[in-house]
Amino acid sequence: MPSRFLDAFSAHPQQQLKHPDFTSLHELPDSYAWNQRDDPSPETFATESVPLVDLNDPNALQGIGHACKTWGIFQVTNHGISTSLLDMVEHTCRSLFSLPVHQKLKAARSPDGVSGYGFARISSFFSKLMWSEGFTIVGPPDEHFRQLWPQDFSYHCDVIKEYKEEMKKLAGRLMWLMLGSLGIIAKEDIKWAGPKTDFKEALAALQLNYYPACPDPDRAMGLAPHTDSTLLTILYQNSTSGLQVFKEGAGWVAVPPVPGGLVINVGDLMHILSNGSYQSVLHRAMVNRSHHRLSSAYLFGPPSTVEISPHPKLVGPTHPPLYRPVTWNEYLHTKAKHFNKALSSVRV
Ligand SMILES: C=C1C[C@]23C[C@H]1CC[C@H]2[C@@]12CCC[C@@](C)(C(=O)O1)[C@H]2[C@@H]3C(=O)O
Ligand SMILES: O=C(O)CCC(=O)C(=O)O
Ligand SMILES: [Fe+2]
Repeated sequence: MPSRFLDAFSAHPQQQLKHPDFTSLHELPDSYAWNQRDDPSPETFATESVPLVDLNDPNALQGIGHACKTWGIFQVTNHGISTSLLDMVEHTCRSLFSLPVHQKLKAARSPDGVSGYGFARISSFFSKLMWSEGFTIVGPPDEHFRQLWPQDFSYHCDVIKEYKEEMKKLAGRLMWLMLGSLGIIAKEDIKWAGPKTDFKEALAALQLNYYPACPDPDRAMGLAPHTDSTLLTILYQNSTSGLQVFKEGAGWVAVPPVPGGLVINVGDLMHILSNGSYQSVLHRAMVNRSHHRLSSAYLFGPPSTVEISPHPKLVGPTHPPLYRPVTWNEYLHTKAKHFNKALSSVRV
């Protein structure tokens, strides 16, 4: 992984927070009690639901285009990722987060680093703590995994490496479907997709999330509302629901787990590339009183020094570019500094 990608975080070191042992908390400490009025809108019982696309369906391209324009998120089935691989990833997550706190802290994310165990990067923008633990993987997981599991780290490394390879292939396929729906179909149109149009040089981060069962779920927040700074994100969630997305006019809408399904969401860079056609979706994770929840997000983006700008095919006299060119590295810097105002700060 080129160091430039990591630079984004060294400029904005994250304050080290103390990790609790969630299992020892039988009441919600005040530091975890969120004021629900912080929400962009009160909770509503939405009648709409996030689109579901079967990737084997000949109309998948249209379905995806429509979902990206209206929702910025959809679920997919028949995506080609085997259930056994998803089960193995879930098992690795479970094994990781159930390690004793002192063991997990051996692989703690350093204040200016990106990989390792800790609170979500966005924590510093909120006065309350989130009811979750995270583990971020950028580049090979070996070093951190050796610290976590001195005996069987190589098994877990293999699982994560295979998962990242499979996710990269799926992300490439989804990129062409999303772009195709905007009329961007030729490989010359996206030069950095590489000679085999397989996005081989693309970068990605893997974020493993664990949301323990919570004694007071209505006042807690698993992961605060945010958009991803990616082109697209592929999210696997276990059978416990918790993910919600914000939709204009509908409020917060739950994204229930679909057996064997994956959640795909549009990130900020795709919003820029599509010149605003595709929405990067605001989402959050809620917690549950009796069940813990696991999720893994594959955060997919371009090579760190490639400039992303509104695609020339989508720009014209009546459609001026809405954003200036920005590299992923630069955008992550902006996000680390301005958080939810990052997108508007690159608007022309
Ligand atoms: C490549 C990425 C994308 C990051 C930063 C870096 C590594 C970890 C990602 C996340 C994962 C959790 C939500 C988020 C908002 C966070 O706090 O860390 C993401 C953030 C972003 O999408 O901006
Ligand atoms: O756990 C979830 O459902 C959401 C995770 C997420 O948004 C992220 O890791 O970026
Ligand atoms: Fe996210």
